[in-house]
Order: sequence, then structure tokens, then C-alpha cells
Amino acid sequence: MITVHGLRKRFRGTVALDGMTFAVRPGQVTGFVGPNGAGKSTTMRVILGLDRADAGDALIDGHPYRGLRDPLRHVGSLLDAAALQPGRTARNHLLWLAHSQGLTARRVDEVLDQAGLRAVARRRAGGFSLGMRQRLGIAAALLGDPPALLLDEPFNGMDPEGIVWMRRLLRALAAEGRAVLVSSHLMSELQETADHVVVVGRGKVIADAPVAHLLATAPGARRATLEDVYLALTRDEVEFRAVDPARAR
Ligand SMILES: Nc1ncnc2c1ncn2[C@@H]1O[C@H](COP(=O)(O)OP(=O)(O)OP(=O)(O)O)[C@@H](O)[C@H]1O
Repeated sequence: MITVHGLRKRFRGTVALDGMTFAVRPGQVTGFVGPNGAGKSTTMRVILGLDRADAGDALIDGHPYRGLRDPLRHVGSLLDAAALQPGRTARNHLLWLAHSQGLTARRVDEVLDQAGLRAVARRRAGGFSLGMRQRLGIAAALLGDPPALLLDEPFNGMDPEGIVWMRRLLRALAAEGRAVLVSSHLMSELQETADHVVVVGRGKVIADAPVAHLLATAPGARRATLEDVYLALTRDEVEFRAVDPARAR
């Protein structure tokens, strides 16, 4: 389980996190949604120890990321699929990560298979499409067989087959009992994939509820989609940002 409590973070004049508090429970896919600049990536970076919060805490199974030994065994992450050494082959990229964490080459081949990358494992990652980079990022996230996963926009750049693959993979990972946090702007994908949704705006939580609950309690519930609910919840934020571009990203 991942818990964040009262996270605050300011970048010079910008408040990125303003008391962000929620939990990512095992056995579920939790969607993490909100307008551009709402603080999703910053929250994930704080959980992963890449940014330091000014206040509050972010814990993975009760421990801060920096306190974890062999962190890839506790939490896997996909933050920026473009962040890899272009000259390395997919397999070498994973081998390098695996060695840093005491993981085996056999495990590398397993995750290459799981991510559907076996045929291109010896190609240079620099030549990969965004969809293939996302798959490589997923392979890296799965390397340590972690009970928790943080995935920032994993559907980005995926072709239709890739989207279906990703959806099934996320469901399967949750069914194995993992805690899976997925940020996305694609409400239709999350409606199909997520059990639970955390909606954020301006650095804090606006709604934190099961998808079924959000759909059932929405106005015009019978035909409401997650997109309708999201737009209704974030409308004030959107109007605010439209009239005050200085605060928008
Ligand atoms: N390194 C940084 N320096 C300055 N400001 C930053 C930095 N990182 C994030 N911010 C600001 O913090 C706020 C939150 O950004 P963040 O990237 O976490 O939002 P997000 O919800 O992930 O947005 P998006 O949907 O566009 O990915 C934004 O106003 C952003 O401009």
C-alpha cells in the first residue's frame, strides 16, 4: 500500500502540492486524474524520492522510498518513457537496471516477454517509438516484481493494440494483489481499467472514490461516464485556469 499524507510542495511562486492526501490500495487499479499542473507528477516524484516535499509524508508499505533497500523490489515506476540511454539496447538497459538491484538476467528476459519486447530486445532503444518506450518502461517497472506500481500516463503513444494490452496488464497486476496507481487524461481508458479514482486539482484531492460509486452518484447517473463526472468535479478549476493564465502551466 502507498499512502501520501498532507504533502506540500512549492516551486518558487508555484504551489504544486497543497495537502495532497490519499492511499493506493493493494488489489486495485487506482486512477490518478486532474487538469494539467494539478500535481500528479510531483506527487509521484515525491513518493519515489525524486522530489522532496516541504511537508507531509509519502510511504510505501510504511517506509519512505529513501529508506527502502533494493527499492525496485518494493515499487516499480514509469515516469518518463523518454528517459533512457538511446545507444543501449532494450535488453542492456534492463540488464543495467537489474544489476544495480541484484536481479538476474533471467528476470530481464521474463519482463521483456511480459512487455511484448522479445523480438526487439537487441535493438537500440533510441530507435523505439513512444509506444515501444512505454513497454520498455513497463518492463523496467516490473523487474523487481514489486507489490506497488506508479505509472505516469502509460497509455500515451500506445496504438490501439497497445492500449488493449496495457488495460489487460494493469487489471492483471491488480488481480495479483498489487497496488497500482495510474495517472491518465484518458477517462474512457480509466473507466474500463480503474477500480478507484483519485481526482486532484491545484495540489489537493477533489474526490477519492470507487469508479462505480462516482458513476452511480453522478447527475444523470444512468448514462454518466467517468468523463462527465470528471468534468463536473473539475469545472471550477478549469474556469479558474481559463481566466488566470498566469497560474496555468
Ligand atoms: N521542477 C519544477 N520547477 C518548477 N515548477 C514545477 C516543477 N515541477 C512541477 N512544477 C509545477 O508544479 C505544478 C504541478 O505540476 P505537475 O507536473 O505535478 O502536474 P501534473 O498534474 O502532473 O500535470 P500534467 O497533467 O500536465 O502532467 C505545476 O504548476 C508545475 O508547473
